[in-house]
Amino acid sequence: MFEVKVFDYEDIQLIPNKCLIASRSQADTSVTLGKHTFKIPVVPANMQTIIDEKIAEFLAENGYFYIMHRFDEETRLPFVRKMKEKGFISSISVGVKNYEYDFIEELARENLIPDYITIDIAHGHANSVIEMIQHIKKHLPDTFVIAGNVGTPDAVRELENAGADATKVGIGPGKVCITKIKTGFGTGGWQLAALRWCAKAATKPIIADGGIRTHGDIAKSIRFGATMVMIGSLFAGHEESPGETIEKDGILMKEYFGSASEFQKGEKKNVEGKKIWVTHKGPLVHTLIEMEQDLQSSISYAGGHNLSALTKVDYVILKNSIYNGDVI
Ligand SMILES: NC(=O)C1=CN([C@@H]2O[C@H](COP(=O)(O)OP(=O)(O)OC[C@H]3O[C@@H](n4cnc5c(N)ncnc54)[C@H](OP(=O)(O)O)[C@@H]3O)[C@@H](O)[C@H]2O)C=CC1
Ligand SMILES: Nc1nc2c(ncn2[C@@H]2O[C@H](COP(=O)(O)O)[C@@H](O)[C@H]2O)c(=O)[nH]1
Repeated sequence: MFEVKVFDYEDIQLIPNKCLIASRSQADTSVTLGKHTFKIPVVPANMQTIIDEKIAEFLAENGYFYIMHRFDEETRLPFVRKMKEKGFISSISVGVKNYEYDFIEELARENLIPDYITIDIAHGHANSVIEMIQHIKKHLPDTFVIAGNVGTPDAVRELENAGADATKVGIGPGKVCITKIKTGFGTGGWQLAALRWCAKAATKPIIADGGIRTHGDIAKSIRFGATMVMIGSLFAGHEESPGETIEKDGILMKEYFGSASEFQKGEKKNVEGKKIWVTHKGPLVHTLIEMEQDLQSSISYAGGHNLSALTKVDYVILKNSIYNGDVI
């Protein structure tokens, strides 16, 4: 049996240090990834009910990182062109199927060099991802490549060695994920411990992906080795969020579905995601501001001035609830 100390976000509390700032507004939450610096170490998930072109533009214009999803394949090239014309960063996703190789070459031919490309597949520790990293680096050497998703140090090392500039860690901890139930595999229930395990092997940034349920979990992710976190559920259900809105017992709800769900795929084949309805949350900007303020508080409790203070704080393990209660 494999032995690793397992815990998840709800099992950990960070321990405060003496405060060094006079106001939380002095705490700097910015993070640098590649050639760009962003307001907070958070990126909304590259999923169809979380981001669309309008949200991407809003995020880019206001200093937030974004990753456009890959599910409207034909719109990706014009999207990169539009973002470049507007002077915004361009950040898209690709898969690993044959036509994606042609797409990368087309971007290079058109001299449309995305600032960031994320290789977005479920089981990222695979030759298909390694070959795609190498293909992107050959044709678009200046593009920052994020590869994933993975859940082991071996996978992080292999993708980094293949040329990935960052790896994305998280197999199955997502709110609309059913991978652990359908396959028995993944980091669902011990995502924070898996992050720590992977971060020890990493020499480049890690993006922790999935399982973030509270703003405090962002600080915990940074403590355990993430440079940035990818979040779906906390960004679902906003006024601007793509997807259907319904009224249930007088309460407005919005849909949030998995990228490997029947709703995304249009068929019941290799389904590893589900759809849920989340309460309407109001404008996206309110959540972004609240996240920034909560992180500023976290930095103050860490006894520092910026995110680096979070990487050194002590912590306690409160309990050990491996199973996080997700159901199909
Ligand atoms: N982070 C997570 O925990 C998870 C995320 N997802 C999300 O769902 C979306 C769809 O993912 P994915 O199905 O990978 O994308 P695709 O449907 O684009 O599949 C990518 C390629 O990988 C193959 N493939 C997929 N899964 C496996 C596997 N377990 N073993 C071997 N080959 C595999 C597929 O072939 P074939 O279909 O023929 O097997 C296909 O050729 C993505 O956005 C992904 O991020 C999905 C599950 C888990
Ligand atoms: N196993 C699956 N994981 C999925 C699917 N669609 C997206 N995802 C992953 O979830 C996170 C978001 O997690 P959250 O806890 O913040 O809501 C996302 O970034 C993907 O990595 C899916 O269908 N199945």
